Amino acid sequence: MESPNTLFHKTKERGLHTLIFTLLLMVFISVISYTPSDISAITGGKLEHQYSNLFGALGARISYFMFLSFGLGAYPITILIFSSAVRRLLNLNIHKTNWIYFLSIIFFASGISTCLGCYPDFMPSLCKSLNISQIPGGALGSLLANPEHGWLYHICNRLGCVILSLALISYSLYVFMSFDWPKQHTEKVDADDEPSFTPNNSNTIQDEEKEKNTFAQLKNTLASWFQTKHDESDALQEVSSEAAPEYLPAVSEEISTLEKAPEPSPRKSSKKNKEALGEQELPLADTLPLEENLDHIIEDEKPHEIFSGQLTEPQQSTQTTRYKLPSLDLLTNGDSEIKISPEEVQRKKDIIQETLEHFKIKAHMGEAFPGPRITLYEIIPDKGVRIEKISSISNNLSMELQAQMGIRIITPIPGRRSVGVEVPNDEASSVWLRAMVETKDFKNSDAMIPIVLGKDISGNTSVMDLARAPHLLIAGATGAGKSVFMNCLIMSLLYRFTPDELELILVDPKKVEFAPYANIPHLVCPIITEAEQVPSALRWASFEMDVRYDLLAAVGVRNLSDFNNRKKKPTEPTEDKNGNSIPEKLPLTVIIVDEVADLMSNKNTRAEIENSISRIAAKARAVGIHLVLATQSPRTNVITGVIKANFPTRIAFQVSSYTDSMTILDGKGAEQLLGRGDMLFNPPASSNLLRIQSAWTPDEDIEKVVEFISKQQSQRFKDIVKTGSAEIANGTDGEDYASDDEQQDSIISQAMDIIRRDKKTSISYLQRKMRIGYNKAANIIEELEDIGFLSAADHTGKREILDDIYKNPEEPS
Ligand SMILES: Nc1ncnc2c1ncn2[C@@H]1O[C@H](COP(=O)(O)OP(=O)(O)OP(=O)(O)O)[C@@H](O)[C@H]1O
Repeated sequence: MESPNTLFHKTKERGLHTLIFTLLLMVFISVISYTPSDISAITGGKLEHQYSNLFGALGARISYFMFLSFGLGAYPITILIFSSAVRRLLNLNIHKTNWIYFLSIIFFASGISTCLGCYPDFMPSLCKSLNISQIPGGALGSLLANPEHGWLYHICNRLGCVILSLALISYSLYVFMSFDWPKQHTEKVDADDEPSFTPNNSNTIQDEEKEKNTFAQLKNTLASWFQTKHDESDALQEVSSEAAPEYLPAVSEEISTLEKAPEPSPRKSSKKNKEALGEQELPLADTLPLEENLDHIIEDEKPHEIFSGQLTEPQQSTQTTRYKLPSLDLLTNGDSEIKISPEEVQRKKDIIQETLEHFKIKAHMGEAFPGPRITLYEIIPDKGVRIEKISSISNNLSMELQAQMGIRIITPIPGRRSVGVEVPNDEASSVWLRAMVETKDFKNSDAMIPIVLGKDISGNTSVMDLARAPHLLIAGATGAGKSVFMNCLIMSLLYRFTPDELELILVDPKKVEFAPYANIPHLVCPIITEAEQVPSALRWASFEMDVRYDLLAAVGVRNLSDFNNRKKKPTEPTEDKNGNSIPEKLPLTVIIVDEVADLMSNKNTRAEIENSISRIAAKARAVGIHLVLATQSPRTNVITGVIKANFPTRIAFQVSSYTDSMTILDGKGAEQLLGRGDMLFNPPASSNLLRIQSAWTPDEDIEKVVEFISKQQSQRFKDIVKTGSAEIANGTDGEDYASDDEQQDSIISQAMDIIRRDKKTSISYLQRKMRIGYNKAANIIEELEDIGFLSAADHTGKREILDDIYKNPEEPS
């Protein structure tokens, strides 16, 4: 159901387009029905003239203006403008046109007129019959390129003029024909159907299809027009015995070049692959309208085998065709005004000033920066005053300001010659997620993975780039606001990325925090709630990381963004060194763990989880895998040195003690926070802590967004989670390479079977096929070398299968 506002915008836009179309139709008909005899009536001021133009006096004037300005160029210019108007009208998805579009019309007109202006004797009889003799390029062409007085002609001669004008014509035709409305040059106005901001990759294939159709229509229109024009000119040629107009073939050539443009290759069917890869496709609810189409679409996908038989690669699917990012209308539009009065600010300034005077600290009050819950008051100390004196009276300031918590002294405020005192406001205001997502800071953020944090101390929107973080550690006491923040983090992702662009793994030992997201199609696997399932999920992430590195290496790029933005060269291999086919794009993967302490307290899983986390954290940034860990127990046995070293970006909510603050932030401050979303953010590569009030969105909003998203696409889980308990119980999980001889033998023979069958000898291939850790796979390969089944690695790292010795017993000798 469209909102009245959207309906109004749509109606307005369509009305405007119809008006433009009508005007252009009038120009078109006026030019086509141009009659030279009408000119004398116009120029001679005859009142009683029977106009031959189909639009009478108005049409005669319009066409006169067009021929006067552009000469013979009036025909192609009018046709081009008109056909683009038809195209716009046919394209019911209304987009705003921008200046590039209009600029290209000007370029086209200038190009045609300049080209014709170089040849004042071009088709004299036609020009004469049109009453524009001597100026085939019209006033514009004459001004620019007339051999006697054209200024461009004087600069670069006829050849220069012709080359320049052909360049202008080609460029403008290119813009017209391949104009990619939603992607580059326009902004969608249909806020109800589309999100009100356009994310990088959110242009859907549906749009592309539509554009292609419209493109074809325009192309046909233009082609048939040129054909007609060509016939007309042939006829004229016969009548006037003049040479054929030179510009027409040139433009026709443009058209035929465009016609010959290669069609995108059809996608291969993936049904077989899907079965082979053991994907689980969960049924959609009966009510879903898109189900049938989606099934059809899924068949058209091209899969890539990125992770063993059980796992699939991210979909390059036409599923995106149907996928729409959620609209902002789904979020509550709450009041985010900062509620602090000038009187309150002045009163608090006075209290701070009096306290300073009482302690004989020479300083005066500067500006105040009001935030949603805290206001920063600036104290400017006199020369020679030790600023530590100000921090030493923080308790007195708290007392005088009657603030139980929340006073924090910043000595000095970075970049200013002053000390800051953060004081809670009498009345707190909420920071609604919608208000944040609507801001330019988020909409226009050039961050690769923008995450809404909230409002900072000055009331500005704070957005972080998870890609730069590249991993995030969150800590805070119970009830301090971690879950609310993580909801905003997940919502930021859902508002920005389609399921093809983003994979999510959610770990929720408490079983309730992430439950609302259980149906989103971005999930790689069902929400993980058992600690025992986490090692295998992390192991998958670790494999995925290695596989992605190989894929990146195969195409010679250094990170995920380069990989996804690469221009495919004809020489690009189709497979990486392990035989994995190279996909067009790879998705981002974000792993969010709600309570890491629960995982670390499980002695069976702790070691592997810590190893995997540190491995992923250390290496996964470049391949687009990001970790977000949260804990309500910021103790050193949970946030270990290894984890801390790999998580430079941290967020602290209120904690219960100074020690906890030290553990999470390596500094004090978090124990002074107010709770309920009051946080300190430690940005990557910075020691300045930023105080931010976290954004907030009610559960109903999350439900609405999840419902909207999950109705569009079914979940397609990968088999990454093993219960793992059996494996763990007998001590064979992770890198704990087996001690048991029997088991060892069976693993070795399994590995030999795989190698024999697939003729692949790399560690990562074995790792993927056997779903084991890297070290374990490396150990097996070494053992196979020791027993003479494999040769030693050559200089490229390849090994031979020395199968003579180890013949497969089933194979005939
Ligand atoms: N940004 C915020 N704005 C307004 N209120 C908030 C905000 N963050 C948290 N709150 C309030 O604090 C309550 C507790 O927040 P939340 O559930 O996020 O805490 P938590 O740190 O996850 O606690 P636990 O670790 O026990 O799950 C929320 O129900 C909400 O009322």
